[in-house]
Amino acid sequence: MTLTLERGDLIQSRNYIAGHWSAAADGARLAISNPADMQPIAEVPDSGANEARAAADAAHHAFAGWRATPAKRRGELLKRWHALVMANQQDLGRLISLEQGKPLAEGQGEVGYAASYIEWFAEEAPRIAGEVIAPPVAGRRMLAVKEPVGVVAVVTPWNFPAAMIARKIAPALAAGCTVVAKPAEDTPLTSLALVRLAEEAGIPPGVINIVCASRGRTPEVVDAWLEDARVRKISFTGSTPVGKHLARASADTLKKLSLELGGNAPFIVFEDADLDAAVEGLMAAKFRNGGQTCVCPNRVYVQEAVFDAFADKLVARVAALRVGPASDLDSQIGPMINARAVDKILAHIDDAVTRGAKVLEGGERVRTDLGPNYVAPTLLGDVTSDAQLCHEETFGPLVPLLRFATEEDAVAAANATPFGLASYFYSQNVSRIHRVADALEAGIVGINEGAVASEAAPFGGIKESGYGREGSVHGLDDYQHIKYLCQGNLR
Ligand SMILES: NC(=O)C1=CN([C@@H]2O[C@H](COP(=O)(O)OP(=O)(O)OC[C@H]3O[C@@H](n4cnc5c(N)ncnc54)[C@H](OP(=O)(O)O)[C@@H]3O)[C@@H](O)[C@H]2O)C=CC1
Ligand SMILES: O=C(O)CCCC(=O)O
Repeated sequence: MTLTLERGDLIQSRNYIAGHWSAAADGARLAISNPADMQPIAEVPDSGANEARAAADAAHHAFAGWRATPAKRRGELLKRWHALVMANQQDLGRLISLEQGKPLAEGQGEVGYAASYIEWFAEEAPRIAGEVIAPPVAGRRMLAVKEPVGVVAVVTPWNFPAAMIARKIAPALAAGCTVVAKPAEDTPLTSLALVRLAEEAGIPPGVINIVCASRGRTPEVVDAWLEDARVRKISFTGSTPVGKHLARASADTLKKLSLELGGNAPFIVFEDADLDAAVEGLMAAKFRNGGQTCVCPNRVYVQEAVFDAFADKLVARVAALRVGPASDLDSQIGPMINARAVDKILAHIDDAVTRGAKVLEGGERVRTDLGPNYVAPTLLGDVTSDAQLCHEETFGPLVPLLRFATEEDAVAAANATPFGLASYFYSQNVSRIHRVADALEAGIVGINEGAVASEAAPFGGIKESGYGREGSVHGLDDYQHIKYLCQGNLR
């Protein structure tokens, strides 16, 4: 599939720094491939510390003006950006599918999802407000005001190339911060297209800067920002090891951090659940983006009495999933992002089977005629809790079923992980619903619901899934600090 869009200027092959589209100073280039067939579709700069520093300079210089721009005006510019993103939904959806591999309908859905964050924060900007505090002593006026933290470094993953960058840049800009951003090596094109539309919306030069880099040079770019005291915050989505590295490395300049890291979501089906609804919820939650989503169920616990009935219903649904390239309108599961991802999924299947799991559906690569990155949607029965997939995110179309006996057993198993991003359970017993929702150690709990994401909701984890919340009325907090003003001698 070749890279052609209605609007050719949405295919950008340069960094965007200080309002200019520029190559890497040393001319280095990075080829971007379509994961469906690994054919190159475009090139972007392979940048290093020089470009990172230039981006930080630009963001630093733009900060005073952007911060002083009335919040209402910042909101208006974000609204224009939102309108342009939606007006170009087809092109952006196609770009996402081409570089990331999700089916076209999902790619376009992601554009709407990304835009919903831009719109949400456009509307939050004019509502930024502080507090007037009742003074405990006479003759004082005490205020708490909100200020933008300053330059924010945004580092995003490949799995939602539009949504991840939008839900970090939009709140940063709404709060009055300026941004330096580095998209994932595999998916920079969507970010560049979004920034092209931000430029067209009238967001001033230097307010958003974007620097592309290969996996090999990414640390050089991000280290330059980590060492730069003018960069006051890092907003990161990605793996837990990289998140921990960023937390350690930003200690010297004590940057504020938002870390949205890996998950290992449990999905619990109790014997009092509506089994058909649970199957629907699991299909929606698990197979979004081919299972490459940090809130995807990673371990499915089913109570003994309904295990076989649930597994039978699921086999038919998993078997019916259509695997194919994003360009094929029939596809429901596209290619995985790269060979590393495929190897990890197959290794998790092999490991579980070696420990006694049964393959109920799938279990291997498919469509090798098309390319190397297709994995069959897979259902494993009787998985044991020592399997590798119970302890780390698979990030692929693999559903492992585990049996449990009691509610206590299910909750204990669900919480037996250092991660705590999303969790899900299905039950029709109101008392159990409250008990289990309280007991699950996760930032997000889906109760009789598999599709939990929304711009209106606080998204984020606990434990080693990170900290900070994206979206919702809390989404600006991470990009602001509170300044206390104390005026004395009032007469
Ligand atoms: N929470 C989530 O939403 C996500 C979780 N994951 C989990 O992480 C696993 C690995 O995925 P992967 O894409 O490799 O995730 P990474 O954490 O490696 O990548 C996420 C982002 O961090 C960048 N990065 C990588 N290494 C460094 C570094 N040393 N310093 C600064 N930035 C860095 C990447 O750049 P570059 O692409 O150039 O390497 C990318 O932009 C997945 O299988 C999944 O389990 C992955 C993606 C999203
Ligand atoms: O997987 C992720 O990186 C988080 C995005 C998913 C969502 O917003 O639901």
